Amino acid sequence: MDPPKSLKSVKHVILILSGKGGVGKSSVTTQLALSLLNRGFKVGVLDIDLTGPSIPRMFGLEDRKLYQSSNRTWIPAYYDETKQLSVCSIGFLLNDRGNSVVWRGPKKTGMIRQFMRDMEWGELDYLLIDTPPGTSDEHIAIAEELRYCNNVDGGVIVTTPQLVSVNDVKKEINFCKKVNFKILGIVENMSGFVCPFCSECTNIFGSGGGERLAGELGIKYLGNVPIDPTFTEMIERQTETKESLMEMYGKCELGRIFGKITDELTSGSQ
Ligand SMILES: Nc1ncnc2c1ncn2[C@@H]1O[C@H](COP(=O)(O)OP(=O)(O)OP(=O)(O)O)[C@@H](O)[C@H]1O
Ligand code: SF4
Repeated sequence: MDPPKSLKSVKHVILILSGKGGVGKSSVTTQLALSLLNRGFKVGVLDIDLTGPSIPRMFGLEDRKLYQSSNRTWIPAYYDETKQLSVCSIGFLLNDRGNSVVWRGPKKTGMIRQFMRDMEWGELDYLLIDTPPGTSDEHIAIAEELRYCNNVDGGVIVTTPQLVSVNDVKKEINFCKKVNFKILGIVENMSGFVCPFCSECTNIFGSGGGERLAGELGIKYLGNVPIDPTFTEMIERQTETKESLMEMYGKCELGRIFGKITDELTSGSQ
């Protein structure tokens, strides 16, 4: 089987995975994309979380639709006219955004196959794939599609400091091993709360679970991201301000923290 034609001009494919829902996988995908854009890379984001696609909201693209070209390929949604960021999400195909997709296995697999084979990504430095939590039909389908691709860097695993989440991560790591995805590292999200008044960081859920696990399993620890309400504020404000999300993000503390994670992740892959 040949690798999908749509990925021919993509230099690096990175999957974002988490053992559990709600740990901030889509936020990490978004922040990784913003950090890469701020470093001058051309980025694509593919959201295959068919049950709760949140990427359109993250980039303020909720009113966008996907269009098919005359040769029946899909055109992604571009963030702006510079086309530095292109986005594809199942969310663009849903009429009622409050509803998640309740498709069964074969239909989900078919949709993912179409996204992988028929998207016109064009030339990209990085394609980030935001996957659903756990290991599902979607993961198996994407692993199947990427099996013969030599541009897949591997997976980034997102966790939170609580032990329960760390245990879930182990399942994700086993899945990666099974399908031959290299594990690029672990990011610990929601690691402490940054006070909006004095910027003091308090570890309300404890800390260090991700780092300990990475050490135990011999996996790279990419870093921790605190709970910072400015992220959600930026997401909500982006459609009302003149500044783009990238500009706002480049100036904030989270941007600096995530910049280090991005450098850690991309070092050696350029
Ligand atoms: N570090 C952070 N600081 C502040 N808010 C955050 C942070 N990480 C995540 N959030 C918020 O938490 C919520 C859940 O995050 P997100 O949607 O990224 O999780 P997810 O793991 O992708 O969820 P799902 O399992 O539904 O796909 C979002 O509203 C997001 O804005
Ligand atoms: S961290 Fe400092 S400023 Fe923030 S709520 Fe606590 S005491 Fe107040």
